[in-house]
Amino acid sequence: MTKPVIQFKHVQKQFGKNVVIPDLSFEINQGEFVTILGSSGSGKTTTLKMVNGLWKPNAGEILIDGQKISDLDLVQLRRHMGYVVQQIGLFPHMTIAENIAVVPKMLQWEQSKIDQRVKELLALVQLDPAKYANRYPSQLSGGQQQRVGVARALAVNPPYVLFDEPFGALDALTRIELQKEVKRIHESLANKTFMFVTHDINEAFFLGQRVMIMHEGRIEQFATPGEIISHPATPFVKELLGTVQQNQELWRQYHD
Ligand SMILES: Nc1ncnc2c1ncn2[C@@H]1O[C@H](COP(=O)(O)OP(=O)(O)OP(=O)(O)O)[C@@H](O)[C@H]1O
Repeated sequence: MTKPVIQFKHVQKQFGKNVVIPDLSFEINQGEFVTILGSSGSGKTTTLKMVNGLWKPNAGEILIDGQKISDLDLVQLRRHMGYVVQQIGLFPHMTIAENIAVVPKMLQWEQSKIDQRVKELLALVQLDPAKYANRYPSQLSGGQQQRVGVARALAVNPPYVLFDEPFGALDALTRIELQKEVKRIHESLANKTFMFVTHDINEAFFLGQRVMIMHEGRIEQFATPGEIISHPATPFVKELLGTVQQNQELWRQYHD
C-alpha cells in the first residue's frame, strides 16, 4: 500500500519579490527514496527546507503524514527528520560518540541506551565503534565524517531523512562508496522516507527510486529512472540526459 507522507499542494515560495517556486505540487510515499535533481538555483534546497519547516511557503499547503505543517510543532517535526548536509558541522571538541549522541542526550535517554545506539549506528555506517567512537572529528577523513553525519541524522530513528548535497565535496571514489552505503541503509531500514538533493545526474539516478527533476522552481518530470530515460517529458530533461551521452562519447573515444 502506498501512503503519501509528504505532500506539497500548490506551494509558492518567494524571497522578497523574487518568486523562486511559483506553484509546486507533488507527493512522496512512505518508505520511498526520492532524489531531487536540478541545476544550481532551481529550488532544490528551498524545497527541502520547506519539508522540515525551516522555510514557510508564501502560499499553498504542505502536509506531513496527513497533517498540515503549519499546525505542527516545528521542534517535534525536526526530531522526526534527520538532516544531512555537505558541511555536516560536527562539534570539534566532542568525540564521534558524543557527536552522534547530541539529540538522544537532549531527549534524556539513559546512558546505557545511548552507548548501545551509538555502537549500532557506527556499525550501520561501517565505522568500527572500537576504533572510531572516541576519536575527534579532525581525526577522521572527509568521507568518514560524512558517515558520522549520516549516523547522527539517524540517531533517534526518524521516519524521514533529508539529505542536501551531502557528498558534494568528496572525491569520486569516496562518493560512490557512500552512495552505496546510503542505498544499503535505506534498504535495510523499513519504511524510512529519504529525500536527497543533488545536482549530479548519476547520483540521482543511482539512488532515487523516483527522481524529481527541477528547473527554475518547477518540476520538469517526477518519475522512476527507467521512465525518465525511456520517456523524457520535456526538452530540459532531454538536454540533461544528453549530458550523460556526451560523457559516454568522450570516454568511448579513448576505447575505440
Ligand atoms: N535566504 C534566501 N534569500 C533570498 N534568496 C534565496 C534564499 N535562499 C535561496 N534563495 C534563492 O532561491 C533560489 C533557489 O535557491 P536554492 O538554494 O533552493 O537552489 P538549489 O537548487 O538548491 O541550488 P544549488 O544547487 O546551487 O544549491 C535561488 O535563486 C536563490 O538565490
